[in-house]
Amino acid sequence: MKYDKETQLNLISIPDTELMFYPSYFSQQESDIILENLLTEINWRQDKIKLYGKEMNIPRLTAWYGDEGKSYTYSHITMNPIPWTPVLLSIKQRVEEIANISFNSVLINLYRYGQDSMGWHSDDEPELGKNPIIASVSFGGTRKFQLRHRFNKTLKKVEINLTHGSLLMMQGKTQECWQHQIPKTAKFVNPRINLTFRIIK
Ligand SMILES: O=C(O)CCC(=O)C(=O)O
Ligand SMILES: [Fe+2]
Repeated sequence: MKYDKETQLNLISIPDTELMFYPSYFSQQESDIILENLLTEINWRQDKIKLYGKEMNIPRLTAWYGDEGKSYTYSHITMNPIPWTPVLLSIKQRVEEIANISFNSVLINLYRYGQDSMGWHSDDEPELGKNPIIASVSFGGTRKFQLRHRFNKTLKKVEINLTHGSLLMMQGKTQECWQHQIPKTAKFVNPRINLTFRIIK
């Protein structure tokens, strides 16, 4: 891993990915304020999935914000975006300074405790297009973000701790070639919010 002290950028060199990780992209103080705001101001919903004909709660709360008209189908759930809040817009702006592109939507996940999680998947929905640029921002308790290659089983699983105020940029072939997940943990962890800024075509 290459680390640039000035920008705090970690270039994570894993085959078939383009990952850039900034462990403290937002300061501690900024991050505390943002976390508090998002916990109370976001319109959290409990989505359900059908498993073998049975309705089950997914193990986290979610929300979808963005430009009008950018609806998105995610695990068979179609979401219409809620208009941006001022705090979401300010996070988006900060992230766009690095990404050099303009995002039009954000999926937000709230992991209330260690038993909340997200299973293996790639963000490869057709509306994201080929080789999407996704900016993943985290606030709250640190959780492990794991990656596994979809085709080359000789490559080991990779793990990144997504810390309070961190930014992980995923681009290139990351989604095409790798899956990622947030596993459950038996350890005590504070609530965590993750925002993935995306471009819906
Ligand atoms: O919570 C995270 O860090 C990952 C979220 C994620 O993979 C997604 O929203 O697609
Ligand atoms: Fe994802």
